[in-house]
Amino acid sequence: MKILKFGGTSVGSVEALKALKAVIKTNLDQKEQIIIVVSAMGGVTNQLLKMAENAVERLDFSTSLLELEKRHFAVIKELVPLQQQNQVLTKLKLYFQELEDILQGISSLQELSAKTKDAVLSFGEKSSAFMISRILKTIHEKTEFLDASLVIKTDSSYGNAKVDFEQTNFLVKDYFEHHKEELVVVTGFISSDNQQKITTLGRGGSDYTAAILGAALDASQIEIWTDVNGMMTADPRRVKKAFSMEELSYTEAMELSFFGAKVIYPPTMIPAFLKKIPIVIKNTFEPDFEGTYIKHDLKPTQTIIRGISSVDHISIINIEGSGMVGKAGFSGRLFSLLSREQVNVILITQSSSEHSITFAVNPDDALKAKALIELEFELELQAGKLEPVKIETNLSILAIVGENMKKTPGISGKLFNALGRNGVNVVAIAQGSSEYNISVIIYQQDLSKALNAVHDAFFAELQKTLNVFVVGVGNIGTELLNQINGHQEFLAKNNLINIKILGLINTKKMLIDTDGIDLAHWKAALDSSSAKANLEEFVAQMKALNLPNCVFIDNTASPYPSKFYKEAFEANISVVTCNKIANSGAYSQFADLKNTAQKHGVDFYYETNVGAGLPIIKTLSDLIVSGDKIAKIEAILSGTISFIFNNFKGEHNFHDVVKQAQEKGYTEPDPRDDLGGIDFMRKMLILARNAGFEVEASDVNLGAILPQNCAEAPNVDAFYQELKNSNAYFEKMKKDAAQAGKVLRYIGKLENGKVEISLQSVGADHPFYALSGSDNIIAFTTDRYNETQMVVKGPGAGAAVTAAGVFADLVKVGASKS
Ligand SMILES: NC(=O)C1=CN([C@@H]2O[C@H](COP(=O)(O)OP(=O)(O)OC[C@H]3O[C@@H](n4cnc5c(N)ncnc54)[C@H](O)[C@@H]3O)[C@@H](O)[C@H]2O)C=CC1
Ligand SMILES: N[C@@H](CC=O)C(=O)O
Ligand code: NA
Repeated sequence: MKILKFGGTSVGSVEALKALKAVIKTNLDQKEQIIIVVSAMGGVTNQLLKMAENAVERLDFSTSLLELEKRHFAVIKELVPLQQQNQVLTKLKLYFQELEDILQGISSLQELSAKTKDAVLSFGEKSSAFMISRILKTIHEKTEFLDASLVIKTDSSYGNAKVDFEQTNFLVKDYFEHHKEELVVVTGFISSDNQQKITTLGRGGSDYTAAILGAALDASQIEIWTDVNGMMTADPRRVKKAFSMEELSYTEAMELSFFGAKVIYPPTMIPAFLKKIPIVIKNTFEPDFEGTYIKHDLKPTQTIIRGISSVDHISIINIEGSGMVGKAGFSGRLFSLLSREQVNVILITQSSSEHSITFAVNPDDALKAKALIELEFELELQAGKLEPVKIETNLSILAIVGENMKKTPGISGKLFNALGRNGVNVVAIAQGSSEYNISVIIYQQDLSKALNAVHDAFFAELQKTLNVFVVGVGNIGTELLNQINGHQEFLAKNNLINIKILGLINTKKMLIDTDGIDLAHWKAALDSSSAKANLEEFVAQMKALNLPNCVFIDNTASPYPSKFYKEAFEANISVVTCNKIANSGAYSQFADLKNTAQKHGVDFYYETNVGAGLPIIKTLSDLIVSGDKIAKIEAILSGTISFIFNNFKGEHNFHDVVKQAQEKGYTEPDPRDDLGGIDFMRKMLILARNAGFEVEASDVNLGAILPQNCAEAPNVDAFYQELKNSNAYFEKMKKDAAQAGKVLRYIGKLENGKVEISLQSVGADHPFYALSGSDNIIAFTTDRYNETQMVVKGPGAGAAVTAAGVFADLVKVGASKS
């Protein structure tokens, strides 16, 4: 036999009741006996309470009463067959008349006791259960209505009565012994005391009714039918990736619902728990969903935590002062005061110095709690032994929950890492000694970000989302977006990474879409965006969204975006850039950016600053972190110049080869940066700095390739013209080298912290002689690589290899940390 309990939303409308009916029909077909427990129609309990409160104030309650009646009658007219409608309407009319009499009484006496309140509230369940029993007659003729106050007996603590299990179990068994054939619809929430007065079962009352019946009757299962797919791993309104838990232990359900998860109220499930009756949370509106099982003997799980619960709004109260230190009774006095005055304390932390206690309460209770404390501890406050009581508002609680956490080290590290690297400030921390729950108090504005970051960190089998903002969609930027688009599926499947491009900007337009920009059509979307480019605004919006795992990518050659890197780090946003400007400006700027990123626990990746996609920065960094010392670096770091010298042969003239390099996407947006050596110099500076040397651009000895007229050309067109004009100069260069059996190479060297770049003719004996295409080559001489150098070689320019390097950097963001 099974108990099926339907909550307020599952009985709250015609649509809901149709769905309920379908569920019952399916169950009846399975032939196992079922008992149905129902709550009042959604919202009715609160409405009844309000009516009673109005009555005591002699305010109007009749309008509300009429509404209540209408709401039930509308359902009856829709779902009960015409011939039977009268009987149901009459019964409900009687209920509402009785209710009206009670409300009148409250109004005349201007008195509302807990006892009367329970009587008022009982009409919600009585009306809905009776009505539903008659609706179900259409699918099962023998359907009965049971007012649970006839079988569930309690003491007289109105509002939160204690069950007398001996009497109750007897009465329940007896009743159902005589109603084996019937489909019984039972009122949830209500019960009665020994004077036959109505009592109620407190918070989670209808769940409790189901558990009491289930335990008394040894049910095979208790099903809680609601309007969501069971218990979720986090609040689904805030975490899109939250998913339904298949199963969880009783303790976990308890911890999860202690905060937040309002799906059930497990303390009321104790009778069922003691008898090891599984509790299943099901969705009335999605009956095919398997349900979340709360039970003993769980399958082993892959994840350390079961879920994350949260409370959106809390306030904390902080008490500190010398008066508390070593005073054994202090917290006892404080918390019994609060409990006596019905202030619900959600969480407590105390510093080990005993100098302060912080506790969380509902914001509505904060002022009351403060006033109570001020009264109780008046003397201590006056004597200065306690500091003035402080309230902090606009806070939330986030708690990770799971039995597997017990005795597993590293969990809080993971939690705080996820919070820290996303810039979530933790105001207070509490861990129950049970180790099933670690709770943190954070600012409300960070809650969504924190929940998503923590969810990503713990549910590693889920995808991690990188929230990306891209500046610059030219040669490299366009290729990058195309590569991401083509590789999304692979990354999702193999690396569990989901790259979401939320913002794009070039010099003309910008586009921000929090749902993610469709990469198949990004260009059209950006071109048709109504927002004119405004990088400051773009960055401001990126920051305001306060997203976890957020990345700012700079694919421009402009100095402007680099002005925002620091701001991004300070907002816990990582930066990936192929733009060399930030790292090759003043050394102090380079150092400041690196420090700021480190301080905020975010990443700053710029592998493509040197040798495009070739692993050069990474290789250098690996050498340094493992304790090696760089003695010398010799390198060819201009793909453009390599290409030029490798193709400036035979009939080809210099001007045309440079044009070709530009067309192939090897050059900087302004090719004068390549031919003038500035691009090479930037790369050498970045290399030297990453090798640990404090070098400035003015320290670099930069040899020229170009004759003066070309070097001084005022713009790109003039530059190309000057290349033509200087044809003879370049032809001579070519001829001289060829005659000597040599090739031209533009070579950089870092030795003893000194950087020089020079144009050289090298012979076949030189290791850089045999270079082809746009290849770069970097030879590291170090303490460990001294007889033979470590060499990295390959194409060092071009959109495909550069974008791939940026892409790889992007995928690396956060990889080592969460
Ligand atoms: N071509 C290559 O092989 C390699 C290039 N790089 C670097 O890649 C970067 C980009 O190069 P390309 O794609 O060739 O340049 P590009 O000129 O084709 O594209 C630059 C993009 O940035 C946008 N942009 C420029 N200034 C902007 C601003 N202030 N605000 C917003 N958007 C702005 C432009 O509208 C354009 O979309 C450069 O820094 C370059 O040094 C790095 C390694 C290799
Ligand atoms: N223009 C650069 C591209 C890489 O930074 C080059 O030619 O090497
Ligand atoms: Na590189």
